Amino acid sequence: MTITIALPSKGRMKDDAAAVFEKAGLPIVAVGNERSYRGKVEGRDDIEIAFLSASEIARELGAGTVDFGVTGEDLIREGLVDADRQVEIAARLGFGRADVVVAVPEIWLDVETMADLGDVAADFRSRHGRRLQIATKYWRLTQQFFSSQHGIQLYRIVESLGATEGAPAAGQADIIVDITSTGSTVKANHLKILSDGVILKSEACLVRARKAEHDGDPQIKGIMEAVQMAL
Ligand SMILES: Nc1ncnc2c1ncn2[C@@H]1O[C@H](COP(=O)(O)OP(=O)(O)OP(=O)(O)O)[C@@H](O)[C@H]1O
Ligand SMILES: O=P(O)(O)OC[C@H]1O[C@H](OP(=O)(O)OP(=O)(O)O)[C@H](O)[C@@H]1O
Repeated sequence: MTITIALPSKGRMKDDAAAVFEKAGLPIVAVGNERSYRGKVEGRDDIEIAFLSASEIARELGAGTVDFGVTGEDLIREGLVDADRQVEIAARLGFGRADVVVAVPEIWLDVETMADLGDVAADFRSRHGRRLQIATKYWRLTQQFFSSQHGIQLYRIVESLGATEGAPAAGQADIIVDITSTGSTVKANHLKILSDGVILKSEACLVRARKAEHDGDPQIKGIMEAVQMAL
C-alpha cells in the first residue's frame, strides 16, 4: 500500500514538521523543484508526501484522501465534525503551540469568567437592542464552548478571517474567539482573556485518518512509532 502523508507547504509549521520527520529517520525531499507540491521520503517508495496548507490538511484527513497529516489540533477540531471518530491524534509534536481563547474588552471590569459573560449575554438584547456579537473564524469551537459547555445561547457569530482582535474596537463585534500564543496581540488591542476562557490548548500533531485498511498494517504502525520515538 502507498501511504500518503500531508505536510504543511507554507506557514509557521512547515520547517518544524520537516524536522520531525528527518529526526524520525524519514527525511523528506521535494519531487521536482523546491516549489513542487509533491515529495517523497528518501529511500521509501511506499510513501508519498503531499504539501498542503494547514487547514487543507485537516480537510483531507477528514475526507480520507491522505493517511497521515501534520497540522494544528485547532484546525482538526474546527474543521471536522466529531473529529475523534474520523481521525486519531497519533502524536503531539511540541511546536505550533497556541490557545483558542475567549477575550473581552479590558474595560468590562465585572466580566472575568464565562458565567459573568453569560449574564452579559442574557441582558444584552434588552440593554443594546441586539445580541452579543462574537468575532471569530472558529465557528464550531465557539458554538460548542458557548452553547454546549456553558449553556450560553444568546449570541451571534460574526465571521472574521483576519485581524480578529481588532473587531471590537472597530465596532464589528463585542468580543472575540481567536488563537493566541504570546498574548501580545490580545493585549495590544485592549482585550483580556477570561479566567476560564481557554477553549483549546492546541499544538501541531501527527494525525492519522481512521481507515479500515490501516488495521494491523506494519507500515502505518512503523511511521507512528518512528515519529513518536523522535520526540
Ligand atoms: N501565533 C499564532 N497565530 C496563529 N496560529 C498559530 C500561532 N501559533 C501557532 N499557530 C497554529 O498554526 C496553525 C496555522 O498555521 P499557519 O497560520 O502557518 O497556516 P496557514 O499556512 O496560514 O494555513 P491556512 O492557509 O490553511 O490557514 C494553526 O494550527 C494554529 O493553531
Ligand atoms: O498571541 P500572539 O503571539 O500575539 O499571537 C496571536 C496572533 O498571531 C496570529 O496572527 P498572525 O499575525 O500570525 O497572522 P495569521 O492570522 O495570518 O496567522 C493570530 O491570528 C493572532 O492574531
